[in-house]
Amino acid sequence: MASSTQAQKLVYLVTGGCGFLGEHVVRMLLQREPQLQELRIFDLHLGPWLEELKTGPVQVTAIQGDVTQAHEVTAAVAGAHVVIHIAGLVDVFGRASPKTIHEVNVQGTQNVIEACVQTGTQFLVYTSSMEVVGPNIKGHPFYRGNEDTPYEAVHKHPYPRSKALAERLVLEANGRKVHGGLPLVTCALRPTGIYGEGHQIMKDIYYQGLRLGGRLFRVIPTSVEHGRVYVGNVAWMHVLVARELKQRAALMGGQVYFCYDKSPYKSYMDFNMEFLGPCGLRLVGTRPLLPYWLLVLLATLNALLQWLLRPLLLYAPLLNPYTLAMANTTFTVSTNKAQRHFGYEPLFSWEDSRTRTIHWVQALEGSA
Ligand SMILES: NC(=O)C1=CN([C@@H]2O[C@H](COP(=O)(O)OP(=O)(O)OC[C@H]3O[C@@H](n4cnc5c(N)ncnc54)[C@H](O)[C@@H]3O)[C@@H](O)[C@H]2O)C=CC1
Ligand SMILES: CC(C)CCC[C@@H](C)[C@H]1CC[C@H]2[C@@H]3[C@H](O)CC4=CC(=O)CC[C@]4(C)[C@H]3CC[C@]12C
Repeated sequence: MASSTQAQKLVYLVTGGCGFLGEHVVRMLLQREPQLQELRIFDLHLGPWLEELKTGPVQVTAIQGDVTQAHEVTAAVAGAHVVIHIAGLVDVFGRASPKTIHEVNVQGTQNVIEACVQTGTQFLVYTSSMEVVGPNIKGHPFYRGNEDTPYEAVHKHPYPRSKALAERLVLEANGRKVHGGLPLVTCALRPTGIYGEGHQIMKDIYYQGLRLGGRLFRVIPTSVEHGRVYVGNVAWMHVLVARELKQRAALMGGQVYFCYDKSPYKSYMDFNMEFLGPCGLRLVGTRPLLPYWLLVLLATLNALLQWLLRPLLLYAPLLNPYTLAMANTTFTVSTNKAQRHFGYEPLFSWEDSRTRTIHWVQALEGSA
């Protein structure tokens, strides 16, 4: 394997490159990484849009594969200079079993690390999540905190638990000798709630609003702040980290960075209304229309129904005890660590991010 610091033309591998964030990272790399020679996109489900990318100057290689299968991962990683590991099972609704979530998010990440070590790939960027920190189930607020803010992280839910375990594996692997004797350099990015073109939950909430006659109902107070970041800026941060990791290994290796931009601090629903409002939806109520105890009861009922119905069908509504705790607990970040360590500045202003997201919602099928 050629030393990546000397190589001018690099091979990148993006796992999960066909998902919501992955597609933005793939497109961003093609637009803004001049050192790119080959881009490998590894995903369980390959998107048809990949075809259009194959006509450009960079060699684009689509690999259908499963991160839980070590041999498939090793074959994809072999010869790559940089791996951006985004693939993951994002499930806070109880669609997948805790075992499957663990296999994909933890074992899959371990497979990626071992593949780097075995094949001599030196640089690994991992997409972690703010959820490795919180919110915790005790509802403690994390108010505009940074990477060093103390917080009691308690992981009971399979998704954040798996992300925290995987992140630890990645950080602990920093400095391991890869094939050829060079040290592995790793770091983890922790996005808050990502929004933007392609965001499935935003789409679901939009259609739900249309079904309810253009209305959504306030259930969470405006005072609760939920951290959000635009997908284009998260993608840009991945591109920069992957590039700078080679030049600043001593500083960045083994580090975690929250993903942030200038998106305003708002409650989950008030923030969504920044896009859904201009698309014709209205959020009814200046204060929550239901008392919190009733929401807790409904969320618990949903969890019970999910369990009872599981042998017959999958019942996975948005509201469950975990998502309620997420939406009802202040968790926002305020940091400049990425700026200090590798010169990150958001590529998209809040106005741009908002406009792009609104245009995407407006273009959805059946849009008002
Ligand atoms: N959506 C969000 O708000 C946030 C997401 N993240 C993290 O960002 C990453 C990407 O998330 P999204 O793009 O939102 O999710 P997504 O579900 O849209 O994308 C995940 C991709 O991984 C692929 N994948 C799943 N299992 C796989 C397997 N066994 N082998 C190979 N590929 C597999 C999927 O096919 C999909 O294309 C995840 O690791 C997630 O934990 C972190 C913070 C916030
Ligand atoms: C009806 C409820 C009261 C409101 C439901 C909203 C929830 C579906 C969402 C509230 C917070 C979201 C999560 C948060 O943005 C952080 C996340 C980070 C990740 O790594 C994955 C996605 C998510 C868990 C995100 C999922 C939807 C919410 C729980």
